[in-house]
Amino acid sequence: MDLAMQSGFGNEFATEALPGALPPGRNSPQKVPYGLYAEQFSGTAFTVPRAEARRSWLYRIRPSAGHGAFRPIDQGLLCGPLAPPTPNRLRWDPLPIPEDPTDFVAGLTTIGATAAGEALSGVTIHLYRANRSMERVFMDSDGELLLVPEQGRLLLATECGRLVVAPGQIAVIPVGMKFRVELPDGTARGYVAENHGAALRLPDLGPIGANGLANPRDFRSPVAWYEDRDEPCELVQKYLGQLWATTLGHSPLDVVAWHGNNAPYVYDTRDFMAINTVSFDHPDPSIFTVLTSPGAAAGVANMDFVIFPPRWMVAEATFRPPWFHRNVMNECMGLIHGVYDGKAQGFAPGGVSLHPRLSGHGPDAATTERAIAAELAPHKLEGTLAFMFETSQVIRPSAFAMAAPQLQPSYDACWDGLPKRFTGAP
Ligand SMILES: O=C(O)Cc1cc(O)ccc1O
Ligand SMILES: [Fe+2]
Repeated sequence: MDLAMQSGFGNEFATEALPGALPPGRNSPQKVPYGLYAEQFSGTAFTVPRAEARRSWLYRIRPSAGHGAFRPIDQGLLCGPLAPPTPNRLRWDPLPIPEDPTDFVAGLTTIGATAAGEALSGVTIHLYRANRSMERVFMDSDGELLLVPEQGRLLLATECGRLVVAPGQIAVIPVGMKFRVELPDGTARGYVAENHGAALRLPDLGPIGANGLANPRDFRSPVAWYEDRDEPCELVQKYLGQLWATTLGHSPLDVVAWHGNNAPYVYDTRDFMAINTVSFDHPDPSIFTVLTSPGAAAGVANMDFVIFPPRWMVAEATFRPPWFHRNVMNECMGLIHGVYDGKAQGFAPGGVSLHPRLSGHGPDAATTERAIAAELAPHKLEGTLAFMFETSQVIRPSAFAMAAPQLQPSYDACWDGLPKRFTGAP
């Protein structure tokens, strides 16, 4: 599916599906072309510093205000109770795609969160697994959504237009944007980071310079697209951890033109310019940051999205896998395909691991043995893509995740069998 797109991260885009639908010169003219309504859609408070500000002006067939009361609806495995915090390292096998008819919203399964749903801080981590396209429309008033597909493409029909996101790519949907998820491949599975903090943005590059890592021009946002459907449409809203729904008499995906910088986008991780050592030692994984949601303290992210893409490993006289470490941040990892270079066994595509703050972790025993014995020729890691959501706040697993049969009972054992190597001699 080749959809027209606009390129650039955080641009002030301007796009119209009908010629002349964008009002020239002002945001809210007395009469909008084509009899449309103007609506401002904010992603930040009106008064934040200009560099932080996100808002778009939507020119739509009907204003969003026209709807009846929302009523609570069943929310399946979304934002159920959290289990007590645990200092343990945890890992799950992939959860199956359900057999019962399940759309994207119905299949959302919360794995963990930094706070209960109504607290609206930090990050909530979900898996999605679906086998039918949505007929309803969803909006998440609780957070920006970072979608990381593992199986199957998603066609995201949003208020700003349509995007396709495939495994190996990611998509970000602004907080509160209405969208419908269709499944061009019939089924889909993947990961979601629901970011309750500051909107994701590109990290500063510091001494790397003006280019590298994820380059702004490789982010793509949709062009305006709309549907003019006067028929009942259920609008589902996630609000403080609860699902609510109301029935509209029309499709809310009726934005004929829009301008602004509060828009969804996709990014292909193959466009990531990975930087790594060309001498020795293994750099901190922050070198692979694609997007970051800054926290209150400088350099301490509410959430980072980090990838481990295919790359050359050339470090000399170096233990090449991720070193053993105890990180003050919290790490949630997933795998899109292939084998992660830190784990020879047990970390499957679609699986999840949680390494809480200061928990000792690193390569499993098999990977460690192999790395110590390896001949250090240049070696290309290929056919693999892992990622990490790294958060400053502790991720509490959900009660569902702690009870799921996919929770590996003996994850700790992957570090068993590391022999005592100490001999007392240098
Ligand atoms: O724990 C992990 O596997 C993720 C990770 C990878 C890496 O290369 C360095 C540090 C780190 O936390
Ligand atoms: Fe780690």
